[in-house]
Amino acid sequence: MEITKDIQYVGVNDHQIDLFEGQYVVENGMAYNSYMIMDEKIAVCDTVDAHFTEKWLGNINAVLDGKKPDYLIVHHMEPDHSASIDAFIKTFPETKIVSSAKAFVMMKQFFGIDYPDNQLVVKEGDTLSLGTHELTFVTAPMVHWPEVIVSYDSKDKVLFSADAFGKFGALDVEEDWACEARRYYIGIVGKYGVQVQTLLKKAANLDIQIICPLHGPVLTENLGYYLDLYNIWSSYGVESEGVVIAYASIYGHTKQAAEELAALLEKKGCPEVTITDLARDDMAEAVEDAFRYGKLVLAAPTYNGDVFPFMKEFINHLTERNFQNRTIGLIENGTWAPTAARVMTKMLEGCKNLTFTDTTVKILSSLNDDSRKALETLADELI
Ligand SMILES: Cc1cc2nc3c(=O)[nH]c(=O)nc-3n(C[C@H](O)[C@H](O)[C@H](O)COP(=O)(O)O)c2cc1C
Repeated sequence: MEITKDIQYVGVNDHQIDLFEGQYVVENGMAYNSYMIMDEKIAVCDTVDAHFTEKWLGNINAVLDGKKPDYLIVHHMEPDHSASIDAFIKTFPETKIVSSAKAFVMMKQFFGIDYPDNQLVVKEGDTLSLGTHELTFVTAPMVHWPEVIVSYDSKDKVLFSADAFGKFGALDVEEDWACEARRYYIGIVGKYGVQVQTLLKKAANLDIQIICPLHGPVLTENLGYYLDLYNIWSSYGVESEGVVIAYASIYGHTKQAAEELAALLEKKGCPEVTITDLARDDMAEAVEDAFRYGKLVLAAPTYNGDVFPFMKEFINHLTERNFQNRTIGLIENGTWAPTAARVMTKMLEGCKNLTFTDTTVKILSSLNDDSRKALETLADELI
């Protein structure tokens, strides 16, 4: 696949994967992107997951057409992009590996060798001339690993963005970009909003016309749309007005309260109401929604003097990703000594800029007139 006259796509689609990074369901598979810049010198950008080494080397050889690559640029050392480095160097032993100093430390850790004869270490602002194309390297520490670099090709105005601007999903499946890019970003990069903001500021100084990420489609049009979304996500801003109701329930009474609240909010004209069962629905999608919308209601039963496990897991996912700037409502249930609301509040206490509603709905086993009235008050507060 041609990206520009000189840049070719040589990545692979993975439809065998069950869980990406050991936890994310990827119904439409995954793409491990790799690119080749064909100039006086030839550069290959990043390798692919170990299951696809042979296919990837085949893609490279087809483009090389008998020539030899001069450089392998390693933007990121996560194994889905780096696992084929060793096979590449065995195939093309004269290639220089261009990467950050930290990446070579990681190569030693992953492969037992840091390729001393092939090393070309780059740091912020270094350039590499391929002939007519010149790459400038920009460090992007903790987006979302410490060794990450991105590179900018001033000739074709391409940003090789590493995992930034990536998404779940193989490239041979058509699907909406934002939904799976948001789930990917919040899940995997979400904790590092400050670092992504730093990268966006550096990128603002470049004339970028094409973004080549390590996952998902190459972005060629309307780049402002993607950059705006990245700005919202990385500044923990509200992307969409609405309320997310995340619930867990053992016998169904908390679920009923969540559903009644959703109906009340819809009746009262809430622009968007999303309801999710934390035990059954995709946890990563629930986390994504919590970061997308401005208001979040947590509804859970008390469990052994604590809160029901799926809610605990959900809140841990939020706090681990620097959840902030949101309005929170709580619904707790318990039969003899309810503690769920207290536990949930405590779990969120380190989060910045959360506003809790005045009303916390307290259910004793099942909804009654008092708790239904509280649900109505909570709905009014959230509107
Ligand atoms: C294993 C287990 C432990 C529980 N621990 C508590 C508890 O510590 N305090 C309490 O008030 N209720 C406790 N409950 C009761 C539930 O929180 C309560 O019945 C609640 O109404 C269930 O809501 P649901 O209908 O949405 O599942 C426990 C229930 C189970 C199954």
